[in-house]
Amino acid sequence: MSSKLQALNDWVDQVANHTRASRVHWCDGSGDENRKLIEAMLESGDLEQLNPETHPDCYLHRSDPADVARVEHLTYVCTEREDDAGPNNNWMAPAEAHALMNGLFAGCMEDRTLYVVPYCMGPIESPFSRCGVEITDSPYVVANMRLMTRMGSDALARIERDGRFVKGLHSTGDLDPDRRYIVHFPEELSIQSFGSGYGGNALLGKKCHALRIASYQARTEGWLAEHMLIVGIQNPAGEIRYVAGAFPSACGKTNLAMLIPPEAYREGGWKVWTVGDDICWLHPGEDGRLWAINPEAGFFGVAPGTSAKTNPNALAMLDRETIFTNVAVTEDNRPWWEGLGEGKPAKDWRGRAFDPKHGPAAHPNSRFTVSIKRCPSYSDQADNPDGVPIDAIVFGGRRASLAPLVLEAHDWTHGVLVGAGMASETTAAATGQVGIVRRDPMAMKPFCGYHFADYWAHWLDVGGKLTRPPKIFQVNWFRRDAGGKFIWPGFGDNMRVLEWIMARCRDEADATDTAVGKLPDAGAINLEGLEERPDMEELLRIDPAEWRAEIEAIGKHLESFGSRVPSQLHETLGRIREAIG
Ligand SMILES: Nc1nc2c(ncn2[C@@H]2O[C@H](COP(=O)(O)OP(=O)(O)OP(=O)(O)O)[C@@H](O)[C@H]2O)c(=O)[nH]1
Ligand SMILES: O=C([O-])CC(=O)C(=O)O
Ligand SMILES: [Mn+2]
Repeated sequence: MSSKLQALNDWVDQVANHTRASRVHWCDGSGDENRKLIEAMLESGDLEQLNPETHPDCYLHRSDPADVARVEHLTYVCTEREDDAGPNNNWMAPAEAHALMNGLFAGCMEDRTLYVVPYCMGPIESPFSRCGVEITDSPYVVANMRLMTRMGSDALARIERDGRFVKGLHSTGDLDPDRRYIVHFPEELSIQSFGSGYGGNALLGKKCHALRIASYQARTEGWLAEHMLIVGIQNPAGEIRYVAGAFPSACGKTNLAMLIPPEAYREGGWKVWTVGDDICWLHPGEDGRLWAINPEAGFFGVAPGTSAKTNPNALAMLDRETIFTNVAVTEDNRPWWEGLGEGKPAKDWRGRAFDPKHGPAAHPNSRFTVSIKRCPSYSDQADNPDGVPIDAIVFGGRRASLAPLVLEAHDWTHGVLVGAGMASETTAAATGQVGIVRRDPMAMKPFCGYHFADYWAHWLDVGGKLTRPPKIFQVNWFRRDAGGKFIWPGFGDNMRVLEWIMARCRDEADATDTAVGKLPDAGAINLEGLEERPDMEELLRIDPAEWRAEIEAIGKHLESFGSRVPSQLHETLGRIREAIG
């Protein structure tokens, strides 16, 4: 054992003693190891085999019915000073949090195997990648981490080279919601999660490391860790330009990342390449541009609504080597969810005979876990250690009214204000009420590991280092008509909006300047091939009265973050307030 791994080894020993784990298994990430884990989970009932003829190597996991989404009210950022966590986070003093978690973890792995999961967030050879080790007692977490990250021997070798890693400790505990905590110690680069086996609560490489801890590190190191998809748009001339997009949970990142352009575009030579669907690490490059890597290696995607019509790329991946969580199954044991568009559910997500009286067959936050390499639109740049250069940043959310289909920020500072003021209707991705409009700055409300005001200041700083900053846009696929129907067709047709965005980035499209940003004329979005013309005037309408109220609301929202909010944001908002009259 090299001295650099000694620290890791000591930590594993100490945790194994404290949790009284009955066995310790160091994961190498191999196919053989995975097969053994799967077999054991089939035996224990943690997994069920799906139809091997239609879905080879696909499994269903049913989580505890009270453990189906991230728990934001039980998620803490534990900095020495409360102010550093900011009003956007729950805070606990580190000493108190350690005492609480030590109590919960004591003896919790008796009769369980402790898995040591070394992982690398980002391409193994990238200078921008960061490693971590998750200790967990959940084989389901191990199998998911293997798909979601570069997990195993290669990551361990890099940890040995780097000599540093984020320490993540996880136990499903007894799943008692009263003994459930997800706590982060950004100053110690460590995470402790107890009492949940679900998604962002338990796969510690994802939201806990790649967003909360990484955003904190990124601030001191001069980069950004964001809740963004990364997509490459290839035009008929064969040039590929990259877009990064922040949308709150269950608001369309995975779908935009895998978009298939409408037929007229495909025939014209447009193509879309997937680099990432959830998390993006952005670094200012020597060329004055912003460069992006996807720290993840797989998708943990929302199942409901995924169909051959809405997201054929996703559907094409999901018939092998996929773990499904909380979906329904058909009579012949194929996975099923609302919006799939074919087949019928026989058993619901809890394994009961399907009865519409019990609600939807698949849980609204049911998910699939699959390697990004299975994606038909997988970009060969996704593994590039340098990342890809970003031309446009897109902020989006669910807004039934107010927000137009697309709007371009006047400049970087205005773009940061657009991001800081973002709001969206809540979804099933977190426990709590669904459909309430809440402010979700940069789609990072649940994920920023420090004070939002400092985060906005950092965004302004990073912009100041760029000589060729991306243009910043706001989009809204979710505007509704008086009858409550979405006006914009969405999904593949979002390409029409991306085309305008790309043209703006090349100075090849006009825009009308308004107080709130630059807008396309109703005729500027290409609608060729659409069966029905959407009401473009309504989609692009700026209602001054509604916007006046919005600006007041954004002003109050900024004020709630106190004196640390950069004055440029207040000034920019003030100018918009004056211009709108
Ligand atoms: N109407 C409409 N619905 C969409 C569109 N894009 C995505 N959706 C639906 O929104 C839901 C969530 O979409 P995803 O793409 O999985 O969202 P996400 O942002 O990746 O979600 P997380 O994984 O939770 O971060 C799914 O049910 C989609 O079918 C769109 O353009 N229009
Ligand atoms: O973290 C999770 O559980 C799923 C996810 O991507 C999100 O909620 O944004
Ligand atoms: Mn997400």
